Amino acid sequence: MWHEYPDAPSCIEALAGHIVSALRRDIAAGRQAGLAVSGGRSPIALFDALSQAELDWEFVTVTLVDERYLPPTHADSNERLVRKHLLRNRAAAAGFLGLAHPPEGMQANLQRANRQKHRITLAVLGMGEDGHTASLFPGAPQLGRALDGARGDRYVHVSPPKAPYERISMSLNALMRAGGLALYISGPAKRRVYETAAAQAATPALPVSYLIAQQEVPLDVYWHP
Ligand SMILES: O=C(O)C(O)[C@@H](O)[C@H](O)[C@H](O)COP(=O)(O)O
Repeated sequence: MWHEYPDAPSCIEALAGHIVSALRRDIAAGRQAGLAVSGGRSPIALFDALSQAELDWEFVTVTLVDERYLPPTHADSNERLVRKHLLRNRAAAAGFLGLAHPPEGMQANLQRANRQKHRITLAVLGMGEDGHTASLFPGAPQLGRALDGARGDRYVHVSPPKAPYERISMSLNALMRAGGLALYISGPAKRRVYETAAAQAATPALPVSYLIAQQEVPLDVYWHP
């Protein structure tokens, strides 16, 4: 479903409400809730707002949709971003599972990440103007594997052809097993990319199209100019 707001604060308030409601439903059902979040610039204000939400955060496990293969202290680490903006205030009580632990090698990191079996209540995604979402980048050599619905791995290694850093990304299959997907985008350029992807069948040229075309898990798109 497409949700459109006139500005960032109203969009973030609505999206934060959506996220909190989903987590609350799982907690009320007696389950540990799982929130998977993305990095990049877009979610910073969302994380700041979410960190103050009234919720039984101790029943929430936060993890990452994707991560750059960097030490968690690096300025471009998604873990660093989440620790700095989300896991504070009320949300400091949440659990956290990171993905990248160099100097441990990529394969060891993947094995560790793939031991994660907990339920993902909601995955919060971003999108690039090249149509990537999570770290499912068009043209990446591992993209076919990452989009292969028959493969069970929750996380895969992705080498972006143009963006920096090796990545660990949730596979399409793992995203399809989440309770819900929320895509947060802004600006006319990303809207055009989204509309182009929505107007055609799923194509590896625009990986976000796989999320739009599928019917298995609800996709809520939050957009503001
Ligand atoms: O790079 C990451 O870590 C991501 O999770 C990625 O998928 C991100 O969500 C988009 O690239 C949008 O990034 P911006 O919000 O910076 O435009």
